[in-house]
Amino acid sequence: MVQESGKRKKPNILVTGTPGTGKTTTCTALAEAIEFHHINVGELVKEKNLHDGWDDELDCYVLNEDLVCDELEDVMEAGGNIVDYHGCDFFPERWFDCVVVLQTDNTILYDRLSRRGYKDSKLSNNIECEIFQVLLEEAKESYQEDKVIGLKSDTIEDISRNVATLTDWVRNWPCPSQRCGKRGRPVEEILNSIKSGTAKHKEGARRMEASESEEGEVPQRNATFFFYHPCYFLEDALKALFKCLGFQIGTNTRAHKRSTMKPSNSEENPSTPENNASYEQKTSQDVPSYAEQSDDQKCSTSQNFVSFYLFSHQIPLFIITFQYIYF
Ligand SMILES: Nc1ncnc2c1ncn2[C@@H]1O[C@H](COP(=O)(O)OP(=O)(O)OP(=O)(O)O)[C@@H](O)[C@H]1O
Repeated sequence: MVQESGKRKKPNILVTGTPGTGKTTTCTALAEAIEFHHINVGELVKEKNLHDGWDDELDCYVLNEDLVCDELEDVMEAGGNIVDYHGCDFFPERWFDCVVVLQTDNTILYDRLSRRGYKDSKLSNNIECEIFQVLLEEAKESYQEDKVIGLKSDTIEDISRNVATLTDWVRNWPCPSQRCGKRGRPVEEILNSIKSGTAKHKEGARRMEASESEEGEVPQRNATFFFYHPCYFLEDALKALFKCLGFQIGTNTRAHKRSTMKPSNSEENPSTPENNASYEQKTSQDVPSYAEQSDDQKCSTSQNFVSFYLFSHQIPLFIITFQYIYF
């Protein structure tokens, strides 16, 4: 991680990742450990109406990126903030000294999101987003790579380790006159207080409680298949075959994302997993058909390598991977 001391006396940290990877829980503990300001962008958007209304299809607010950036500009300049959001490409790069991407095992994430009662399309969009590491890639594209760090967030121990790592980083951040993060409470103590509901930051406690009280209520998992292939024609053939067999089919957004220009308009921006569905719908119309592609496009493994997944309610979870590479 790069340690950058500009005018700010304290660094700013961005914690991003697919919904459910533990951003809020981690940020709550970290904010308490180093006495930084935790900014949950999702909550801020609701509180201050920094959105363009509710999207029924995506089941979320349509965030207004300009309003969010205007709202945060002064606070970010001061430093000492931990920003928590499931997207990262619309914030000014200069705001952050460290960008953390939390990552969770797909099965664990599936269970966490199912407990939240996410509807099928929202659930599959988010799982897909995690499988294809959309947020990690977005972070690497949007920030200097050595500022970006991916951290595993499967267990409470992972949170504890991540908070300790980040606390150490903040304390060693070279600020002009003093050490940056004040020495707060030990991480384990903070996590215990989050679990027991006595934490200063109630949001983390609420989420942890919700997760534990609903244990055992995980619905039957869908069957999920992933096919890795280099060409669109193979994708189409496999889709047709599995559609005949009664599977619901989703398409990998990352392949589409790479094959089209990234929209600058916030409404069309796919940076949030919730936006992926509409983005996918729009971009799938823009992607050239197989016949319209150049030879390079037809068999470009980087463009089409990961292609689609299937969901079905009838069978337990399977992940089947076919890897097919042209040399
Ligand atoms: N590493 C972890 N170990 C165990 N449970 C976790 C972990 N991370 C998160 N959880 C639990 O998973 C649920 C989701 O966590 P949390 O709300 O922090 O995720 P999030 O990434 O902030 O989600 P969102 O983006 O939707 O706000 C919570 O109930 C939380 O207690």
